[in-house]
This record gives sequence, structure tokens and C-alpha cells, in this order.
Amino acid sequence: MAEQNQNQDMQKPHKRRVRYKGTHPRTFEEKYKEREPEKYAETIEKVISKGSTPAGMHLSICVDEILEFLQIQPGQRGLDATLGYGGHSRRMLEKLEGSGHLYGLDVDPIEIVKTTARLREKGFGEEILTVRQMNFAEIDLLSEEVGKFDFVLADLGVSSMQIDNPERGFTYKAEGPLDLRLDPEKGVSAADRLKEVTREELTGMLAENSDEPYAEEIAREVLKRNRKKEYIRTTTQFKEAIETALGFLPEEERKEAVVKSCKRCFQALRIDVNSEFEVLYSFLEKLPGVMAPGGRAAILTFHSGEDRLVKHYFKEGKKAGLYQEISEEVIRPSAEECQRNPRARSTKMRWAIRAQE
Ligand SMILES: C[S@@+](CC[C@H](N)C(=O)[O-])C[C@H]1O[C@@H](n2cnc3c(N)ncnc32)[C@H](O)[C@@H]1O
Repeated sequence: MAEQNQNQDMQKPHKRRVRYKGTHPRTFEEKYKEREPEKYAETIEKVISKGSTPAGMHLSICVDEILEFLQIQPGQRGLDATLGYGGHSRRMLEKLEGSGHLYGLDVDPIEIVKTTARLREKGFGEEILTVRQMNFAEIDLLSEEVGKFDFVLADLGVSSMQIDNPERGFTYKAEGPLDLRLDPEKGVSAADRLKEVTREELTGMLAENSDEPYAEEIAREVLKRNRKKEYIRTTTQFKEAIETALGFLPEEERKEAVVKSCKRCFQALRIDVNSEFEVLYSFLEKLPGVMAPGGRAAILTFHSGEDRLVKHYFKEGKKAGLYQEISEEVIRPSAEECQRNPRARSTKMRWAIRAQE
């Protein structure tokens, strides 16, 4: 019997085993299910429950805390200064119950189109939602046109969609052009910035924007490459330069140190090419002027530089009588939220209430 089976096996044409591709799609492009969250709800749920953010989606942070503070009432006029995926906007729009108006701003010309379409599909038409591609540094211009706001939200930084798209160059984890602009149609890319920068300037940028402890070593390595005309053009090349600069560290420390420096240096460059501190100054300075008496503003920050600025402006605003009340302590997302969404771990929320004139 065994011999018969063996003979049969020998007669079968040999079939090559299909190559195992793994259970999960590997690249951003292949994550087609995650990029259509409405269509593949089950897949999305699974990804989120594992503590990841599905590609092409952004999990909004501190939603309950924000809504509880803003106390949105039907008929009010609100501003979402950082529309992103539109998660916060959607929840704020629901609170308006069909009456009032929300203005949503974003500088990103790519994601704003998708978000607008998504919100329109959810039934939020032009009568209740206006979306503008605009920098929040210009909120005074918007307010001159549409009036003062009863509630304002700013959820600073970048969205998961921006980080997860290698074409945008926001992460050292994927190969792509070193761009890092929120609006790739304006200004100078991070690669071009690195090409022209001086050693002192780059050292200062890395140290001041992200407290990079190896700022000098990294700046020296980048400038060495520039002198040899080996300009850094891609995310991987920037990561390699950081690795080389940290080559003096003992091997057992190096790997972790490189990862941390990569995170900080990408952030420092992003802050620089998008003038993030300058636009935040502008926003915070103009904020009391665009808020209605008793109006409420909440701001989510993601690194100490941003939080220091918000804290300072809110405190000064209260001293000057512009705000009647400000948050005394920062509000942090719950442990449960941080577990579900690791990107929430660095979030700090502060709020302010405009004085009744
Ligand atoms: C963290 S995401 C916002 C996510 C959003 N709250 C949500 O629930 O989906 C930040 C967004 O703000 C935008 N942004 C950053 N700086 C900006 C600025 N100065 N003016 C307008 N939008 C800005 C980014 O392009 C990004 O889409």
C-alpha cells in the first residue's frame, strides 16, 4: 500500500509551493483594507485593538475630555484649527445637532480633500461645515470674515495619515523623499534645508526644537556629507547619517540611542520646515481676539516646546484679563486610551475660557 502511494506521488506533476507572503500586508500601498475604513470595519477594529492605527486613518485623542470641556450647544459657531482626519470635527458637528456652524482648517492640500469628502458623505453639508485650506496663524482673517467663535480646538502636529505615507517623508521607518512639509506645495523641503544649512544652525535647530543630546555630532556628520556633495535626499540617508554620527557609542547602547535620535531629529526638522513655533505664536496671540465672550478653547500638544508656549500664553492672557479661567494642570489621556493608541502617550491638553467683556 505504501509503495502504491509512493508511485502515485511520483506520477503527480511537481507543484511549487506558493510563496508565503505573511498574514499582514507589508507596505502602505498594500494596506488597502485599512485605507478604506468605512468599507472594512472589522479589519479596522482588529488593527485598533492591537494598539495600532490603521493606515490612512487617524485616531482622535482626548475626545471625551475635549467635548466635556467645550460644552458645545446647538446654534454655536466653532473652529477646528487642525482638521486632520476630521475625527474631532465630526464629534463637534454632532453636538451642533444641525444648527450652528463649524469651520475646519488645515494646511495639508492632500488630506483636506479626502477629509472634506468623508465629512460630506456623513451628511455634514456646506450649511453646517466650511473647510478651508488655511494656516491657523491666520485665524484673525477668518474671524473678520465670519465672526467670533464660541469654541476652538487645536490638535497640533501631524496626523497618522501624514506619518504613514512614505511619500511625505515624515518617518525614518520607511524609505521616502526627505520632505516633511505639511503643505508640500509651499516652502522648502527638509532635504533642501539640510543642503543649505550651516553647522551652527543645524546644531541649534536639533537642540532647541527637540532637545537632541547629540546635536553637534549629527550636525557635523551632515555637513561632512554636504562638503563631499553627498547630499541627504531621503529618509533612510538621514537615518544613516544619524547612525554614523552615533558610531562612537558602545554597541549595546547604540541601537536604542539611534532610534531616539531619529525621532527627535525628524521632529526638529519638521518643526523647522513648517515654522511650527512661529505659527503657534501667531495663533496663540490672536486667539483671544477671535473668541466670543465666554468662548472656550482647548489645545492638544505633543512635545514640551509646544506645551511651554501654550502654558505661557494662557497664563499671560489670564493676567491681562483676556481669559477668565485657564486649566491649572495639564490634562492627559487615560491609561486605557494610551494603550489603545500609543500616539496619545505624549499628549497634553490645556484649555482657556475667554473673559465676558
Ligand atoms: C494631529 S492632526 C489633527 C487630527 C484631528 N484632530 C482629527 O481628529 O482627525 C493635526 C493636523 O493639523 C494640521 N496642521 C498642522 N499645523 C497647522 C497649521 N499651522 N495650520 C493649519 N493646519 C495645521 C496638520 O496638517 C494635520 O492634519
